Amino acid sequence: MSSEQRAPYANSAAEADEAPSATTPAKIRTHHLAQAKAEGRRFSMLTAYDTLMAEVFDEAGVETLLVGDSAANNVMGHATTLPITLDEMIVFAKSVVSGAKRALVVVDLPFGSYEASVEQAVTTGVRLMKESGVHAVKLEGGAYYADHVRALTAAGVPVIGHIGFTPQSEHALGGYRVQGRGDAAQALIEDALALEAAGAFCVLMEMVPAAAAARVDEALSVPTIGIGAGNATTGQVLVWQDLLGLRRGRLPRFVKQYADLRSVVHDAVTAYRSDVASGAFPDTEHSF
Ligand SMILES: Nc1nc(=O)c2c([nH]1)NC[C@@H]1CN(c3ccc(C(=O)N[C@@H](CCC(=O)O)C(=O)O)cc3)CN21
Ligand SMILES: CC(C)C(=O)C(=O)O
Ligand SMILES: [Mg+2]
Repeated sequence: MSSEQRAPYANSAAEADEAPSATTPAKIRTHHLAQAKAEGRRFSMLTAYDTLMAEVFDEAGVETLLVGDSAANNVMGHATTLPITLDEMIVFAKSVVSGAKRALVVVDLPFGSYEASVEQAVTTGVRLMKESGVHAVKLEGGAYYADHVRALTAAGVPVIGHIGFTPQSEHALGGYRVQGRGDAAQALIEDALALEAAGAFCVLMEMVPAAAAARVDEALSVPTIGIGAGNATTGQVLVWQDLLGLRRGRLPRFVKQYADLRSVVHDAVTAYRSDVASGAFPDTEHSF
């Protein structure tokens, strides 16, 4: 059966527009994401790095928030995700947890904080949960990290496995490239199955052909999340500054821009500066 015929996820129009209500869970937990897949419903994930944006996304009904190591690029101004540290991730994670009432909050294990050993991964995962209050972690890698995932899960740290294009391995992969084309689709499926067998409650795929992602979703019992992975994954994720048009420059093909925050902010700040220069602000209404 082809992925086109399968149409595994079919939220009704009414369901798709539904805001969180009394009938939806007060707190999204990992089993609610499993339930979404079982019932053929899609869910959303969005990155968040601070309290107020986390509040807005949570109020809009976004089911899961990702404290991505993409904070390295989108908050700290680094060229890649590689330099961000565990201590820095904890600051962002705490901020997001403070703003999220309902959403499941997931944090990325940053580059260098889990690869060396199973022990290092558990120490890092436990520290993130203890110090920031996140509900789950995500790590980049497939079958090679199955033992890490098994140990984290056993320690009470729910894990999302991230496969396909894994930005922390940009230099090993030879740049920002689609993964899992042609024969490589089989390896992608095997990585996903190994992560699931090790206890991952979800598998995220970045920049893989839609047909390959559909095969992975079909092969797995656990839900999947896609970014540049087509429409047959259980959930979708985007970086919020991409979704809302805050970031300058050419956007990856997988981004759909839903707002133009950069010009909204630019125009507002320009008006403020002009009012300060002219003396129009502050007026008596804004003075004591
Ligand atoms: N703002 C932002 N958005 C992201 O999606 C993101 C980050 N930052 N930082 C960490 C990683 C890096 N990611 C990226 C960034 C750029 C492309 C990109 O330019 N892709 C091109 C080339 C694809 C190809 O040639 O195969 C594209 O057109 O999609 C992909 C993934 C995803 N993550
Ligand atoms: C792009 C998403 C999946 C991510 O890992 C991040 O934002 O760090
Ligand atoms: Mg990441």
